[in-house]
Amino acid sequence: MPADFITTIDSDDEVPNYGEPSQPPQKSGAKAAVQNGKKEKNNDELDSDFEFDFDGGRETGLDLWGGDEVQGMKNGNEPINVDDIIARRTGKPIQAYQDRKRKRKAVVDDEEESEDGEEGDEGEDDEEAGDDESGSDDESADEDEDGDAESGEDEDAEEAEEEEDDEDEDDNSSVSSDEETAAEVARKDAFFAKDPNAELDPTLPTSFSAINLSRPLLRALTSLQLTVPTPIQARAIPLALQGRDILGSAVTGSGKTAAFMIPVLERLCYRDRGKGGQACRVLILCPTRELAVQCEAVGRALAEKGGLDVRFALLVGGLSLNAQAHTLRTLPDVLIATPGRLIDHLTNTPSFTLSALDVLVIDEADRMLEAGFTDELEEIIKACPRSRQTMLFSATMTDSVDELVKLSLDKPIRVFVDPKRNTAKGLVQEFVRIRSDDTRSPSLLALCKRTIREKCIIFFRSKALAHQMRVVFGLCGLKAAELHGNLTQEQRLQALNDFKAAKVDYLLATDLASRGLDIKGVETVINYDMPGQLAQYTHRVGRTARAGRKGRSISLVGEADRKMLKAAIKQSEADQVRHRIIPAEAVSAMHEKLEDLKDEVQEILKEEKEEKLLRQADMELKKGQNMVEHQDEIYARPARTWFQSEKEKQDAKSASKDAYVGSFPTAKGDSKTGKDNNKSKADSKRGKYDGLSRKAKRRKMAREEDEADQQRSRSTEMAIRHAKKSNQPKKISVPMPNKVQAKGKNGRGGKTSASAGKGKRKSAFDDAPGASAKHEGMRAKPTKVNLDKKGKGGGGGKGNKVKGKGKK
Ligand SMILES: Nc1ncnc2c1ncn2[C@@H]1O[C@H](COP(=O)(O)OP(=O)(O)OP(=O)(O)O)[C@@H](O)[C@H]1O
Repeated sequence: MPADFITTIDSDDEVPNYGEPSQPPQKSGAKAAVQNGKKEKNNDELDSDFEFDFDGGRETGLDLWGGDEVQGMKNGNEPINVDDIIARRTGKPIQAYQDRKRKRKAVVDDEEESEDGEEGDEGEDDEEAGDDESGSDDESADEDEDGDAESGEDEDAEEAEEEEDDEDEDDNSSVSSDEETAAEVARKDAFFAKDPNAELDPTLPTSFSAINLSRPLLRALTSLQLTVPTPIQARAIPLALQGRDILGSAVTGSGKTAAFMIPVLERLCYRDRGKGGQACRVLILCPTRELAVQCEAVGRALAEKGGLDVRFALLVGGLSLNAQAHTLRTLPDVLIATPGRLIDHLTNTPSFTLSALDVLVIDEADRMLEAGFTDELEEIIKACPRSRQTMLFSATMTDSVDELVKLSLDKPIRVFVDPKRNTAKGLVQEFVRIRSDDTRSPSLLALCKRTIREKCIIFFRSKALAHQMRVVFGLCGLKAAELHGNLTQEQRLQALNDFKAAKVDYLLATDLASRGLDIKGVETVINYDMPGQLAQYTHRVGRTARAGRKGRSISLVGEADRKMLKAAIKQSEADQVRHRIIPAEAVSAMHEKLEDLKDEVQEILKEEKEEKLLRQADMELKKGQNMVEHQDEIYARPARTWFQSEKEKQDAKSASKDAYVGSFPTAKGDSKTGKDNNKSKADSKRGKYDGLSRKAKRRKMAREEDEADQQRSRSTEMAIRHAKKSNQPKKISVPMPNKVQAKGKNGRGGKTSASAGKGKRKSAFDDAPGASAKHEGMRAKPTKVNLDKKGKGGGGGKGNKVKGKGKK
């Protein structure tokens, strides 16, 4: 996109315009303004007021984590709170900031009540003055608000030129990968089925009642004030009800969760409830614990409101294994899990199996297909019956046959809503140029001190950086919480809850929070640095402007991020993009301030580390005492096993990291790609005992023998399970068989599950041009399908892409 089309914001002091200068940002809780009273035909407008009743009897949002289930909080083993350290050291309790905020809010509320309508710069200045007043003496630097625009403009002109140059330079490179060869298109045509409903009737249902849902579910939707399905819901739900495999993709915040949850619950209404009918029918896989919790909350809200007798189980790390194992023994209908914990249960929880599974949903499926999750996903797929229905969803869903083949899909249907649109309509994307890395942190702080004062998620590429910044924010009087993998589960949830409840204004997060999280009222997303992959960028900025609301993202873009910047701009509409300039004086003042704080930050981090070490030592001591006191009992417990060895786990982890960081250029400008992967492959080919001391070698061999023993006992257990299979409950039925076919015109006709009966399904490749292997379903022999990239022939072939390496 030529640079002239990019609007420049000369100063960072204007009222957030969210793309519509005349329209003030929506206050949370305010009625969504339906633009000009018009409703778009494709149902793109969501009721931005709608929110699932996550609380459902709970006091606060995600409180289901609390209580006995949370680990690591007992016996006074509370996590360390840097705010306490900061307060202790500075003598300025953070509480003071909360009081200031409350005062500010009261002032703003008063102003709103007096109906002066305009929310201009003055309001913001007042807020800042209030901030300074009760703040510390070091805030004068943040005051210089005027006179920035000019220097900004000069800079802007210069940058615009440079951006144009850059555009020419890279034009051919980054884009070409989007184009598909004819062979790829042919392979996709062969792999995917066409949407029969769309062929019969391309118009989408305009209400849930037009989708043939049962009464309880309609009741649930009505009581949640959900009346109009979003486009992804309108297209995916009827297909899902017919039992079809689905690949669903729609922009972030467009209601994909309900798009799979509604048909899942609907199908469960028809399950066999007779004796022996109880079973784990549905598995929903999510990449992060927080997302799993959220997904469960949506399911529960729908089930409770509809009075459905459906039981859920949340299987995620960080919560008590025993409590989950106990729940599993009661055969809950829906399992919502992260892959690691699910495999743990599959391996170690006696009698738990997925053999009666009817539906597998993979949320954020493109992420789950990435390196790092592949082995786990394979293991899970192996444990699921082939006759299941599979649904994959993501805002950045891949339709690459190579990636999908390992999931053994059965003639999946692509439901890609508005595939050209990657970001939400209400999102304005701003980019700030960072000329040298020294100015990145000062720029962020200047931005937060002056302009973005609340409801903001800031993404960082590393946990350490997010943590360090939290200390800096604390020292600067900015109320922030952090969310990343170095925290205990309790801390992670606390951070989320604090942010949701507006107890903190900023959530400093890693990409752990980039996918799926639906936090109402997030106004701004800041990218402290650009992520390594475009998909990551899309998900990060998708935490705002959800469900028809407006929002903005601000990305700090350094030299190394230019490619990503270009890609981000390219996937956006021209009127969504802005160029923001933070006044140089504000940045340099902040720079000085940060220099002053440097030692203090180090001291705090050191103090925190020491405190951590002390607690760790304390814990070790307690652990030792326990071991001595309860030795017999502890050794009597069966050892837990894991399907991968430590090394395999480590390899998967680093592969995941490489893939996720993607082609992010290193400082030298080259990218982390092929070379590293080749290296790690070469590493994994080395002898398995290479480099180990004799003692370590002996220990490893012993461990392997143990594992082999356990494997044998698992095989016996498997044999028993197989024997039990004959007694398995019947499959849940597809709710609208012939009735739907008869309906025809309504669009929900076409091939019903009856005709697409799992046992009788034709092969995904039956329709392939030149396919000779008749009725060789993907499920039956996925490895024999010829996936030759050149698209020659359709019969058998070598291409065994399913299993990479042998496992113990
Ligand atoms: N039919 C509907 N009408 C109005 N609001 C809806 C509807 N369906 C879902 N929503 C709301 O839309 C918001 C976003 O939904 P959801 O989290 O499922 O989005 P998503 O598409 O999964 O996003 P992401 O790609 O980020 O995971 C939620 O707050 C939800 O309550």
